[in-house]
Amino acid sequence: MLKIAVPNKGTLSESAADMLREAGYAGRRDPKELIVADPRNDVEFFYLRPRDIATYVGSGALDVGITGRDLLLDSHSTAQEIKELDFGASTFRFAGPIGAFDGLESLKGKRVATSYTSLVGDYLSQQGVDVTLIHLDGAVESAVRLGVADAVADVVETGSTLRKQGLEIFGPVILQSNAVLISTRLDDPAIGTLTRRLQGVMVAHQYVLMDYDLPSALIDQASQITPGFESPTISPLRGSDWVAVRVMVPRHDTNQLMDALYELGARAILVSPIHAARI
Ligand SMILES: Nc1ncnc2c1ncn2[C@@H]1O[C@H](COP(=O)(O)OP(=O)(O)OP(=O)(O)O)[C@@H](O)[C@H]1O
Ligand SMILES: O=P(O)(O)OC[C@H]1O[C@H](OP(=O)(O)OP(=O)(O)O)[C@H](O)[C@@H]1O
Ligand SMILES: [Mg+2]
Repeated sequence: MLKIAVPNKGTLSESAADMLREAGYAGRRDPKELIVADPRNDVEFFYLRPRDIATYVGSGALDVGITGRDLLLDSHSTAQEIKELDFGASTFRFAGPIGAFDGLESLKGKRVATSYTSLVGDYLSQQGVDVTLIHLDGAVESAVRLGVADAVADVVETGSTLRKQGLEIFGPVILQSNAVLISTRLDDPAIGTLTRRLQGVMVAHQYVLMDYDLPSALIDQASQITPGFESPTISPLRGSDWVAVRVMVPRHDTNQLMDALYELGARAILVSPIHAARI
């Protein structure tokens, strides 16, 4: 039975649970549950703090897990990223009082507060910048105002937490993070099945099915507008020189594509969601 680590709390937990449910797995009924068995899919879920997931997976106690790339790198775990997932996007940045810092060099000898001491320490030593790191558990943006640090390094999503504390971003992007699937057992077939299911959910999020009718003389032009994943499925329409086309298109482009197809001469253009996919 495949043992899967899932975030029990925090920013990643709800999206991870939604994604696994869409992929056909059992979830928690009570947010206090720590272990959920899913015998139908031959898996068992362990609800853990996202920061601890890389440690459990790296040690081999659990087979695979969902966590953040930043947390994986901070943990120094031997687990590896096997798939980027489509949630939990953030950047990891330095910030300081407005106008106080100008690039990495200006950090030399300063105190930098962070909850990700290894990640930030590794990055700064690669860049040859020596600082004093101050480890804090969270709310690190308050460390400057309270005089515990000169600058911070933290997760930034919208930037509103920084702004409220009178801080601004400076220096290069330390890391682009995302939720990721991690494991040490890269060729386990059961992990392959899980990965394909999650990939299928992401395809269902990103693509829709488009059907339209078209004079057959326009197939080549229409195929340039909607080339599809591999190529469009084209079926004859009985008793006419029109064809029916079925093709996957990126959800984000749906309306522009419908406009372009209509202008070309397509009619009866229909869009429907994809509930699941195995590509
Ligand atoms: N706005 C955000 N705030 C915090 N973490 C975020 C955000 N967006 C994405 N993440 C990602 O979520 C992970 C952090 O999750 P974690 O549960 O440790 O912290 P949290 O969501 O801030 O919860 P907590 O309240 O326990 O601090 C990291 O991988 C981080 O990159
Ligand atoms: O750029 P923003 O959209 O403002 O989001 C980023 C902030 O959100 C998180 O804080 P959280 O509320 O999780 O508190 P924490 O620092 O105690 O973890 C993160 O640590 C940043 O502080
Ligand atoms: Mg947090």
